[in-house]
Amino acid sequence: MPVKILLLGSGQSGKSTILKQFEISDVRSEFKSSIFSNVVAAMRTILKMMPELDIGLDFRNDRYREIILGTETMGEIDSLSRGVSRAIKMLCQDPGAQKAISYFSRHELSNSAEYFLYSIERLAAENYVPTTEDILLLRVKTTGIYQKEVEFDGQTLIVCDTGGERSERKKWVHGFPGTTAVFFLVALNDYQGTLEENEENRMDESFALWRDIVKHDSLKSAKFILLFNKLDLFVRHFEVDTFSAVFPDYETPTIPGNEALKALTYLRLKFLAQVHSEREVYTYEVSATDTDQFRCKRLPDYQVTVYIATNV
Ligand SMILES: Nc1nc2c(ncn2[C@@H]2O[C@H](COP(=O)(O)OP(=O)(O)OP(=O)(O)O)[C@@H](O)[C@H]2O)c(=O)[nH]1
Ligand SMILES: [Mg+2]
Repeated sequence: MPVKILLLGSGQSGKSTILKQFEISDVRSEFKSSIFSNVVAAMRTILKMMPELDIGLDFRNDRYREIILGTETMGEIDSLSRGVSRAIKMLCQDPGAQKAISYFSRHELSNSAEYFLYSIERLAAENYVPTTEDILLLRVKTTGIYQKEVEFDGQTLIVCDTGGERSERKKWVHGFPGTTAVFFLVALNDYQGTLEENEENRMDESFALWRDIVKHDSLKSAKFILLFNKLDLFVRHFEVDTFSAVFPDYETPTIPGNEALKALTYLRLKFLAQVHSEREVYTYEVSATDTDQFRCKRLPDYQVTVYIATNV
């Protein structure tokens, strides 16, 4: 029987990034057009958001805004024209746009937009080939269930990636049969944002989802691996006040230092408290985009080999 890993978790928690870690090889060029459409779409969203944030653009850059707003991003873009890449480059030098890019990356949780926008010259080069980092940072929303067979450490794994946006989750049950292990992903920086779908806090949503999934009857015989993802962002941008506001029962540490790690311990206990005593759950903190951080490790009593970040 092949080992089947089911990737579950809310939207943008990092499921597809984990899958990419398994499969990146000679398919780099296939990601190119998605990267192009991502970078143009990110700039369009930022330009449209600026008036709402009351941030202005230097009037000399108005013509570049027109170029970007006039560029279609539905579907894939095969190449970046010189006009579009120059417009993005110029806009990225505009102080107002820079402020909006920074805001967008922190609060809208599309954390990769900043990375791609400021890499525009490299992306626009004629001989551009996506790097591993580009591929891992690329955000493409998953729809349906995408199943991929990978050879890993002498084992055949079937990795099933699912869509985490609300409308996608009703399809998850179709992936349940035959699951050996569930990797449930929680984006650690979710406490800082609200859902695209409504105003609910993203971490609350993720927690409720975990509570339902971990006791789901159809996954009774599956092993559970709870992956707290986006550790890099969590540590870099940790805001203790926002965290305490989202979790009123969180006791703010009186001794300063290691705030993010203390909050992590709180989250781990909160999530594990939902698990019935007979179910064993492994938890790890990871940055799914960090290739160096991933180590191949065989978990005791598990028939699966997983990439796990071992250094927290
Ligand atoms: N900085 C950072 N970014 C991450 C990490 N994991 C994922 N991302 C980024 O977060 C975005 C969303 O990741 P995905 O893997 O597409 O999320 P998903 O769970 O598959 O999302 P859906 O398909 O909508 O359910 C991508 O731009 C990733 O590059 C991480 O550990 N650190
Ligand atoms: Mg996905």
